[in-house]
Amino acid sequence: MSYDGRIHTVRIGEVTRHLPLFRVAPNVNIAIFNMLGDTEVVETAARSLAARMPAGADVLVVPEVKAVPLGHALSVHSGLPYVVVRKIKKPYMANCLEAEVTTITTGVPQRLYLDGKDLPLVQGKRVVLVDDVVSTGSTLGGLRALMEQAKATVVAEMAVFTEGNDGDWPHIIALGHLPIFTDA
Ligand SMILES: O=P(O)(O)OC[C@H]1O[C@H](OP(=O)(O)OP(=O)(O)O)[C@H](O)[C@@H]1O
Ligand SMILES: Nc1ncnc2[nH]cnc12
Repeated sequence: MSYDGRIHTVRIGEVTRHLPLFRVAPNVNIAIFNMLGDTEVVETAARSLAARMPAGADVLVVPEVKAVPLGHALSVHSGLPYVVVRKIKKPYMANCLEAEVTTITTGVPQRLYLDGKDLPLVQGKRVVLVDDVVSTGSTLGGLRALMEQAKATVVAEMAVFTEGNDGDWPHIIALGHLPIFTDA
């Protein structure tokens, strides 16, 4: 992956950010949205998504790592607990549920792990899947596979941005859309 020299400007509520375009494959460039350390964006996005939270949800499920602060802030604003699905199985994690994903930014298969200690939080519950960006949908698919294994019901899927063809993700509760760019 390499910076291609261009930027794409987005607005999240009242906040403006200039996203750098990175080439992820020949003639495929994406505007990298990285909320880590950006309290203003995390808070604005979380407030807007909390306002659109479906009634009756029990728990939020978020993949590591860039979406973790959003999961935390959304938990505060919605009053719902949240579970972080990990991408590395640490020695302190046991009885994990697992699924494989290949995201547009990483391009190689990775595994998602739901720690056994978090299973009671989602088992038989009504869950909301939360991510920062939904692009190929691989991560979302992996989260859904974990929820199926956990016998949880996915009642909504939320993201700050969808990405790719506008209209590919009509059911996702999102605050905006990122195009995919061709080479300069
Ligand atoms: O729809 P997809 O193609 O699956 O892409 C979406 C995922 O890609 C990014 O994660 P990334 O792989 O960059 O991992 P990171 O957050 O750990 O950096 C992003 O945070 C989403 O979780
Ligand atoms: N535009 C983007 N920025 C950050 N992570 C992403 N994952 C998929 N698309 C992304």
